[in-house]
Amino acid sequence: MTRTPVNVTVTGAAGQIGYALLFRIASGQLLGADVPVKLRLLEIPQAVKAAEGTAMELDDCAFPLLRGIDITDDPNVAFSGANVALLVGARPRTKGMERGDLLEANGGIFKPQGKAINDNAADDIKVLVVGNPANTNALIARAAAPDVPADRFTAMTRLDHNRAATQLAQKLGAGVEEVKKLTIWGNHSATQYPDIFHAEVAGRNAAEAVNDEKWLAEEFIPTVAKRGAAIIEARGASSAASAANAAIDHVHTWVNGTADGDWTSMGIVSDGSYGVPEGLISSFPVTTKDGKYEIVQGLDINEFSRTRIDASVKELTEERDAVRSLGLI
Ligand SMILES: NC(=O)c1ccc[n+]([C@@H]2O[C@H](COP(=O)([O-])OP(=O)(O)OC[C@H]3O[C@@H](n4cnc5c(N)ncnc54)[C@H](O)[C@@H]3O)[C@@H](O)[C@H]2O)c1
Ligand SMILES: O=C(O)C[C@H](O)C(=O)O
Repeated sequence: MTRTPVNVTVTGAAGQIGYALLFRIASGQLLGADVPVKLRLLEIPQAVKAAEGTAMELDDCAFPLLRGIDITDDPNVAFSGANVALLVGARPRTKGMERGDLLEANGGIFKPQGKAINDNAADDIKVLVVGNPANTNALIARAAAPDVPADRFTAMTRLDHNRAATQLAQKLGAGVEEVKKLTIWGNHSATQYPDIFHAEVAGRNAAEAVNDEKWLAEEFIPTVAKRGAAIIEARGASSAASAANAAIDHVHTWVNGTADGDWTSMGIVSDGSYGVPEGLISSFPVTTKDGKYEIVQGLDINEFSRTRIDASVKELTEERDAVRSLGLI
């Protein structure tokens, strides 16, 4: 194998998502079974030792595609020459913390990381923000990277997309692979809107196949939108393996393309489509090809969907205004 390795930077590498993610990247599941990778792990100083332990385990797997691991607490080093950056490390909300405090604390992480990406990453850098609040953290990082094309900054709603696919498949007694054209709109938060009106299950329109607006409004949407909280309640910790899996799916689809007749959901910088204000990082239906994505255009948005998309976009607008007033963008 003579291919030049792809530099993949992972922040928060010693955390629980990091632990579920790194082995899959190193085994070729992120980019492809023929793509060698070099890992750059960014952690805070107190967690560098733990990241070193994970690196020892990565070495012990003898992955043929893994061509090196660097560990650092310096964002400029971590993003030097990065082709793919997975921004996982974030400040969780702790007791007594107001929303503004959370946004400010994360601004202190994502602003310098955005600048470090701007100054050091490779020209083809692709960024996925996983750390919450993911859409607004991506907005902050993007604003700090004016030399990087805006479409390289994305936020993860693929976990929500995957959750919706399973809920829908289970309702209709179908396989998840038979579910196509689902959309997550808006924010990765409880206001997100999982939309089945354009989805297909085994070739049939999903909303028609379900034919149960009560289930849609009172079960499906809340189950998907509040799944993160339900997992925290059950596990005592937020989703990790499924989040890592979604990060793998997001980047793999971005790089390798969506299947014909299907699309995926990604948090991306809005171009104003579907009435989402330009510049907000909001989830849309997208197709991907040759490492680029495009918003699926021309979908009919009914009243039921419009109200819910608008509510999530309103929340994103409020988060944007809050980080703007904190001077973070
Ligand atoms: N978008 C999604 O679908 C989704 C899903 C699940 C979790 N998440 C979010 O992902 C984030 C990580 O979750 P986790 O379970 O791995 O958390 P975790 O607390 O186990 O790990 C976070 C890691 O980030 C590190 N970190 C903190 N600040 C950092 C910085 N400035 N630079 C580098 N590393 C830093 C911490 O030291 C820690 O090791 C959380 O914000 C969580 O809410 C998002
Ligand atoms: O970490 C969280 O708050 C939940 C997480 O974003 C999830 O959707 O599982």
